[in-house]
Amino acid sequence: MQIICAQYIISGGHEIPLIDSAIVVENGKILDMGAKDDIVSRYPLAEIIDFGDSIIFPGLVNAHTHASMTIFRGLADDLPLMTWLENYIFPVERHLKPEWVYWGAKLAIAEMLRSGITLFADMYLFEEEVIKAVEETGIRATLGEGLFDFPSPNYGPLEKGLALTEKLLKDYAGHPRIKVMVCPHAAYTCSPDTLKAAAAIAERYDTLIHIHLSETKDEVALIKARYGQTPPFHLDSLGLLNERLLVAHAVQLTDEEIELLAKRQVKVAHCPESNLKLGSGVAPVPALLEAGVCVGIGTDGPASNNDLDLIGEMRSAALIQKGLTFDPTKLPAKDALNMATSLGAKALGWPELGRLVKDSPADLAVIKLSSSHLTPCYDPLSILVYSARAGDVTDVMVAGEFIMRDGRILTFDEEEAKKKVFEISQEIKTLLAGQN
Ligand SMILES: CSC[C@H]1O[C@@H](n2cnc3c(O)ncnc32)[C@H](O)[C@@H]1O
Ligand SMILES: [Zn+2]
Repeated sequence: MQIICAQYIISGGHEIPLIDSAIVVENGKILDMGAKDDIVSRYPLAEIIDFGDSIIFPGLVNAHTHASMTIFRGLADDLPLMTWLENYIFPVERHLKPEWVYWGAKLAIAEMLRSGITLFADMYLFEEEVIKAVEETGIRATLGEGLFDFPSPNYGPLEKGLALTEKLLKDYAGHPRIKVMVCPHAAYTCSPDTLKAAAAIAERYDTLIHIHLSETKDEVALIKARYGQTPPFHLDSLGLLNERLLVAHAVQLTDEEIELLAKRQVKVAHCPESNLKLGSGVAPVPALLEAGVCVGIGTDGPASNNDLDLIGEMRSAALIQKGLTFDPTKLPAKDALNMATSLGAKALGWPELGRLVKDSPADLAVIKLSSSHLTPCYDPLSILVYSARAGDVTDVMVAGEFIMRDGRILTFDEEEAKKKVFEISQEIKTLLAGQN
């Protein structure tokens, strides 16, 4: 049993941050919490870990990424989505190897832990390698093998991708830190039959479907030209729009489509920095939240962002809405943090996560307030969303186990992951040079 305390605790379950409070952790869960003095006297045998001048907050949730794309970080920048994907990313992904995906995921997990992320949603190829990395590192994930109509370097033809998805769903059913979802890439890379087959699997296994949706104006125009409907209505006509669906981006939406997503209880992963960098636009997040849609925050892949810093992503999410609307009250810090914690957790199928309250799993992170840019602290929530950076996170706990302690990752060798990804980047450079 451990008592964990700090000057401030942002629990997510209380209106205001708690001062001089403590959390009791036992068997991976929060057994109790309250005023520090009271807790210490009631649990005299517990080990006390006092973070002092720090903020404890719920582990952050990255609601959409392609973690292993760390290996392609900076490979192609300043391009629109379709050019980026079709001319640069899809061609190099044809050469993808399992070990690239494994080491890319390990490096990504190191980076995510360093910004306080304890749960992430992942869609990629060779996803069993991401699973291996998740198992070894102690983080949580909701993930699945990416599906599209063209052959994959992993499974080949689509039918094998669907079979692999079913295998993963069976193999990881009941896993304490991994949930598997069905991941058709997008309506422009998956035919109506593929989307229907994906939905049938998700229904059969009672799990989520994750897809890119209405990311750009070009996507909307393409789907309209092909199917006579915009992407949300196209998916609705195929029976995909329901509470199982987690859509990434949702940038180019009409008011009618926002109402439709709300009515069907679709979840959204908002990826502000990737949308800005690819020039896709700004998602109508305040309108989605007002309509009652569950919206989490995602980084998207590290090749389109180009980092996995969810603290920075919360700040970007809050700032762009203010700039866009000339209204500084839009998307306040509290809403950005809710999106990056409890709403994200719900969207990824873990409604018990994202808040530090009695009986919830002990998934938390800590930032130390000693740095100049975090001084003074009038409001810990303001510090976390508007002033902090990924590097300020000192400690991370998942399911009651410390994965990062005092700035050091405990469960794996971060230096080895960096070295391996550097070697992979040399291989990729040689490969690209040979194509020119
Ligand atoms: C089928 S595995 C995932 C697939 O998605 C590609 N991808 C990465 N970022 C984006 C994005 O912003 N929109 C659409 N697709 C994206 C990734 O390269 C993989 O091929
Ligand atoms: Zn994506």
